[in-house]
Amino acid sequence: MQHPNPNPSSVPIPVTVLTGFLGAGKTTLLNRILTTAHGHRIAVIENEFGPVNIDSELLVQQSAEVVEMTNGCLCCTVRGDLAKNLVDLKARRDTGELAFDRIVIETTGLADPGPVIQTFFAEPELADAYLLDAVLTVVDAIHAPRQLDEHAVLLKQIGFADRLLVSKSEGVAADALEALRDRLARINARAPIRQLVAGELDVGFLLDIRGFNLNENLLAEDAPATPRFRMAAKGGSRVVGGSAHNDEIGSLLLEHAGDVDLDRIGAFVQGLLDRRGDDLLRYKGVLAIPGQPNRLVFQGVHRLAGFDYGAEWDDAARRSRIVVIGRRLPADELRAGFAECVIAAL
Ligand SMILES: Nc1nc2c(ncn2[C@@H]2O[C@H](COP(=O)(O)OP(=O)(O)OP(=O)(O)O)[C@@H](O)[C@H]2O)c(=O)[nH]1
Repeated sequence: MQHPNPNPSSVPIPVTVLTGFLGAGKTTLLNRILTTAHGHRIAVIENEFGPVNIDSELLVQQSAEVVEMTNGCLCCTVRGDLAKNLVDLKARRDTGELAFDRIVIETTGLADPGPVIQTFFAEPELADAYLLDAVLTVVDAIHAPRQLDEHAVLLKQIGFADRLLVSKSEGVAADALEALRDRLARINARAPIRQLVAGELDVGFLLDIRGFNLNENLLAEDAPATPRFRMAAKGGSRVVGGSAHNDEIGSLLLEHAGDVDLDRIGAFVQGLLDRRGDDLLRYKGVLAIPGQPNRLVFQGVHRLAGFDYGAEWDDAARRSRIVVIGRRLPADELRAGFAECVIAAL
């Protein structure tokens, strides 16, 4: 017998996007999530190239529902289908046909997570029904160093991430692992990095992250304490720390120990979105505005940005910080533009 959900529409359903390059270990991780006793009822959307969805056959059938999306990649041809599937899942949940309280979408290894993320903000029906919780990116410790050099989409998968999960690290030498962690932190200074260890799963690290909410945590709580940002020198770019890699996606922190002018920073951010929106993966700012006791928080993906006033500064030292993760960031230009917005201490 089907029991209608007592309050079907009021609470948005959290959605996790699980991404990572081909063979990184996405399905392996998803299976572990599905078989761990955490009390969450999870519906799964599986996307795979080709007419037959092998991944869904590899999945343990522990979830409320597995929706297979084949013959195309979520980030391009079947994006409309994703929206339809999400609307359909919600309707079936509302009637009591399905019982689940969150969704995990496993993308193909070749998917750019950007369009998948944008779907949740661009479709009004989805924006009300669903809450995009986080992007989890699995990184293959053995193959990632080479894949990063050869496949730009992996850089995007890392750049969009709220969590970076390193698989297959058992057989990798400690110094190689450290080099990979350094490289990941330069590409995405926001996301904490953890190794996946067989038999261990910290569900609290993976679910209910609220990576897309407007809150004052500029860097995820256990992101590297001193994020290593990629710096660009005049006439080109270079990586501080002597790394041989010059990945085209990197992170930049703009920081001022005080307030910024609201009009100027608004124009600065708008100009950045207008000119470089396609190259911006994720960005987030927490700003102190003169005369305003609350933090101004904004964040976005490409050109989709939201802002709001958050918690009060109270006794905390007022400061203004913006983290940008993007492709070929013109660091000097951005620093100069930001510098024009700051209000010098008296
Ligand atoms: N040694 C080791 N092998 C792993 C680990 N995680 C996954 N694998 C293996 O890597 C292979 C690929 O894992 P999958 O989970 O299918 O990877 P995927 O990212 O879902 O792959 P695609 O859907 O094809 O892109 C399988 O043989 C897994 O058993 C790990 O942490 N250590």
